[in-house]
Amino acid sequence: WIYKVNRDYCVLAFFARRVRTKDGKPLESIVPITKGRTICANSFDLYGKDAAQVFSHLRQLAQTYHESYLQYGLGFSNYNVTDAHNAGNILNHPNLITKSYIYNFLHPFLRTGVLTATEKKWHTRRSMLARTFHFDILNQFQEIFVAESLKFIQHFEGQNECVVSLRDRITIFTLNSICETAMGVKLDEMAEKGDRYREMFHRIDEGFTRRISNPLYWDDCAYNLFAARDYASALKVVHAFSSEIIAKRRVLLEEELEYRRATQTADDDICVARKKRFAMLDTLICAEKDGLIDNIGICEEVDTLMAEGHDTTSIGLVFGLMNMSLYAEHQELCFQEIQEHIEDDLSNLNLGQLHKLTHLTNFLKETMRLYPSIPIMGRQTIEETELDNGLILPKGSQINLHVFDIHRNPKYWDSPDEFRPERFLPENCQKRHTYAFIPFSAGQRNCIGQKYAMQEMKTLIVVLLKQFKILPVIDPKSIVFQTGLTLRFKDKIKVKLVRRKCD
Ligand code: HEM
Repeated sequence: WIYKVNRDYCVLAFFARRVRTKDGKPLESIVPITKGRTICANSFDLYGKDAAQVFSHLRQLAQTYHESYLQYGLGFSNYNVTDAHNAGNILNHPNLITKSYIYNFLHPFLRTGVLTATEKKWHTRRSMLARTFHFDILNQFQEIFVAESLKFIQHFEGQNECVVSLRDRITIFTLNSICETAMGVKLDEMAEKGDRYREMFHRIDEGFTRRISNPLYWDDCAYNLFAARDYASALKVVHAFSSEIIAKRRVLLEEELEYRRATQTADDDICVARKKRFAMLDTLICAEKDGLIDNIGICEEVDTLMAEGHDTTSIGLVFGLMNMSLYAEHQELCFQEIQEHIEDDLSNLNLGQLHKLTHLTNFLKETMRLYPSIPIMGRQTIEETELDNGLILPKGSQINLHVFDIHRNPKYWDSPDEFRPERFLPENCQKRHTYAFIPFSAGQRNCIGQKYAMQEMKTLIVVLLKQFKILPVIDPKSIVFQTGLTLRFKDKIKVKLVRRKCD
């Protein structure tokens, strides 16, 4: 049982199938293998660590090895990718579509929606949802983003300056936006339930991290027996919230279809011929009528879109506004550009105008480079898989793509910790590796909502900058990051807003 993996270290890795190399070269000539804390190899490396310690442990490994590295757990190998070349190879590999084992920990929350599903189910759901992110549909969402952004700044009405704790306020904005755009339901009269959803979402996230760091909970039986009950009430709240949204939309859609039936021509297909705003949830409800999805399937996708669609953009905006406060010269460039292309009356704001804001685009890209909302993604092999660096991963190998480390890898980024939006000017991108910047992932399973996300983040910033200057409150060096479903941080991130007309 004792297996020698390198000269100075032996592991007891039961049943772990070994990674091999294509031409029989020593494994360590391609990839370094990390030492584990116990004889169970790396299985217990994270045991007892809290979310912040898990985050810094992963960063330390990246800094120690300066390249992708291999670990062994009880029964599986774990390939950790911190370089763009291997990331590109994995994201585009036709056999690496299945998400890694840890995504199973999301099943009690999201079941197998498009984010966690695999094979045929993933394919069907992905194509069903992808068409709802069409340019025309996104353009119709613009007025909602503007209205929600105006609601966001209304909160500061009557104040010439104020200090804002960003995360809570912004998450209200992003949750309202996803519910109204994708689901076609305004949260106004459900605001309290929305607050409770956000609170419970956070709790589920804590449970996810607790499970990652304790291999005793990797098995469903042990987890269900000893830990699941701590999160049962949180799951009940989030599922009740999404079910209520679905029920509300069913009623609204029926009323709308009733109206259309009264006005349509004889052979129009009602679900296809709708010309007005097209909520994504409507697509799913219409697909249900065609027998392509059932109610559980709709719940899976609504839970997935709500989770993915509000938390990620919220993090992007928190760090975007923090960076606006820290880099006054870039804030000014963004403001000037906004004034040049976008009139103060925002009722006609459209995607074409947002597209002209190139400095703001680069600013947001640089923000997502340093603070990617999803700092780690995972895949697993469903059969023996050869990578183009010569590694042969056995079936069941886990692959972690450390986006956070790729985005700060000095191989691709000069002074990686410095904030420099000009890195994304076309002339500066040409020589950079395509997969050195992957905040929205890449390949077949890339982010379905990336255009939506950029549109939403830009709209809030446009509305905010037109009325306020943003000044710094915190020192970014004091931020303590935590591992979670998305990029987490311990303390509140605050900025100061100063109304422009008071200058
Ligand atoms: C700044 C905002 C966002 C970032 C950085 C982001 C990033 C990502 C990343 C990295 C993935 C791949 C995840 C993985 O492989 O584990 C992903 C997948 C996904 N994202 Fe986003 N996302 C954002 C916003 C959104 C929004 C607004 C929506 C929906 C409205 C959305 C919907 C999805 C869905 C459904 C998937 C799963 C796609 C699949 O597996 O086929 N995302 N996103």
